Amino acid sequence: MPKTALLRPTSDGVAADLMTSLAGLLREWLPRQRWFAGKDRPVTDLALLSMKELSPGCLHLLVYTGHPSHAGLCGVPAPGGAPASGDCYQLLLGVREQLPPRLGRALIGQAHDGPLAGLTVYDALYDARSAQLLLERLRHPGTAGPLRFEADPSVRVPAGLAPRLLDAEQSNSSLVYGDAFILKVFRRIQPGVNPDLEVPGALAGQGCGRVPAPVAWFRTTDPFAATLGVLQPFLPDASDGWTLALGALAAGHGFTAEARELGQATAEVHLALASAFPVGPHDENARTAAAMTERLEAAARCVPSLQPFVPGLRTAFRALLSCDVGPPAQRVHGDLHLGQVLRADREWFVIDFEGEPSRSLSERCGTQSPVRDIAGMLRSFDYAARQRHPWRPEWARRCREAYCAGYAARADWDPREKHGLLRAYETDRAVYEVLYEARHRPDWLPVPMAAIERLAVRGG
Ligand SMILES: Nc1ncnc2c1ncn2[C@@H]1O[C@H](COP(=O)(O)OP(=O)(O)O)[C@@H](O)[C@H]1O
Ligand SMILES: O=P(O)(O)O[C@H]1O[C@H](CO)[C@@H](O[C@H]2O[C@H](CO)[C@@H](O)[C@H](O)[C@H]2O)[C@H](O)[C@H]1O
Repeated sequence: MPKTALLRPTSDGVAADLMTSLAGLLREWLPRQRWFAGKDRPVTDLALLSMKELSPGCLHLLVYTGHPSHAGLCGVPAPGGAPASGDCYQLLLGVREQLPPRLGRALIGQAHDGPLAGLTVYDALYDARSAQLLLERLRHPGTAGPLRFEADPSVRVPAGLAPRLLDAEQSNSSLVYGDAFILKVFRRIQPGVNPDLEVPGALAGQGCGRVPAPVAWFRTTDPFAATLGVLQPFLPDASDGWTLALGALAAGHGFTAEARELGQATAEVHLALASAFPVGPHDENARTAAAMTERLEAAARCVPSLQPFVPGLRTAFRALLSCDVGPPAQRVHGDLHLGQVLRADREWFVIDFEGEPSRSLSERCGTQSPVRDIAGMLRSFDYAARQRHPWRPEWARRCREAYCAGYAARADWDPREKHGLLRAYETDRAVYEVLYEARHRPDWLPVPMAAIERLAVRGG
């Protein structure tokens, strides 16, 4: 019997045993993963939340990571009833006697203790065998321990599609199958239905063609109900907006026609979202300003270079108090930027409805002002323009104008007439970006910091 077949979690003892093999390896490996949210704090606590052996040597795990004295980013309860202070991650681990060279990049390490002692542990999403196994499970809906594989019965997914793991800088991990489908495997797991399954499904129900619709998905029931992955059609000839914008900048071209169409596409998605989900009342500006100020102060505690700008930014938020109310709150994308839009056949498509990864699921699934998305995209034109030296403020200004004009042409309001609201939301987004870059890509920090300086000192 292969050694890995002994790993069934028949008791807490087996689970504890498995962590004897894995804890040291994961403590080293997790913080090096782009999708790991707790990079700025040491992992002090690691526990197994659930485990299912999908096939010999291929383990599906949910692990708990705890950090010292911090409230958890998503409030996953610590095992054993300790106060919430950590996160839950989904891992697909492979275990082999020896790792073939083609899987070198997937290496997590060699276990020295516990039931896996002497075996090599690796990220099984790199392994075509495990990736094919996942697709087969999705093609034949059913149950595997706490895992539930489900599918839209009207879509046929052929067998034998060759998998490849996307190399993109991502918050999750994605497998592309035969350039026909893409499976997003969520990494940080929160209780509830992931909006990246819920929203595209609901938009497809509205006949909105701007968003690839889910064709299959999998979820868990243990230790809580949560979505784990979503399969969608893959747009093989698509380029993302970020790549296209940088291409235009490098060639000295404008991007206004594309930006205008992107504004129209955004408005169409907002209209479809407003039909598919309940629309809230207008957000009260005073509450919005208070929430934004709170986020600013929290970010400045983590990123000291923000501190000198706090008084100026507070003023931007206070200005909201004298603004007219904005459009009604509704479900929005929540993290809209040029990397979240794909262009294929001269049309824009919108992907990744998860929202800003560091917000709680309940916040991301609530209603918010659509101005949040518009501000996200306006910031993205600025990010792109800052990739050139000398930077190209005029290029960004023209894109921003065209984007808002396109939005206004489809929606029943014009973002350009909501200057104070836009400025506050752009500032809030730039504060988020400072925190995001400080945690994930410190080299990029000057990009949002330049906007912070402009918004705080020169007033937008
Ligand atoms: N339906 C799709 N068709 C083609 N490419 C896609 C599709 N969905 C995602 N991608 C590619 O995968 C990348 C990551 O997808 P995304 O949903 O943004 O993942 P994450 O949440 O991990 O950042 C995108 O930037 C895009 O290049
Ligand atoms: O796409 P994700 O859901 O992973 O979003 C996160 O990462 C983005 C970077 O990959 C980050 O976006 C920031 O950088 C982009 C350029 O790489 C730029 O286009 C965006 O405007 C800027 O916000 C995003 O904030 C983060 O949530």
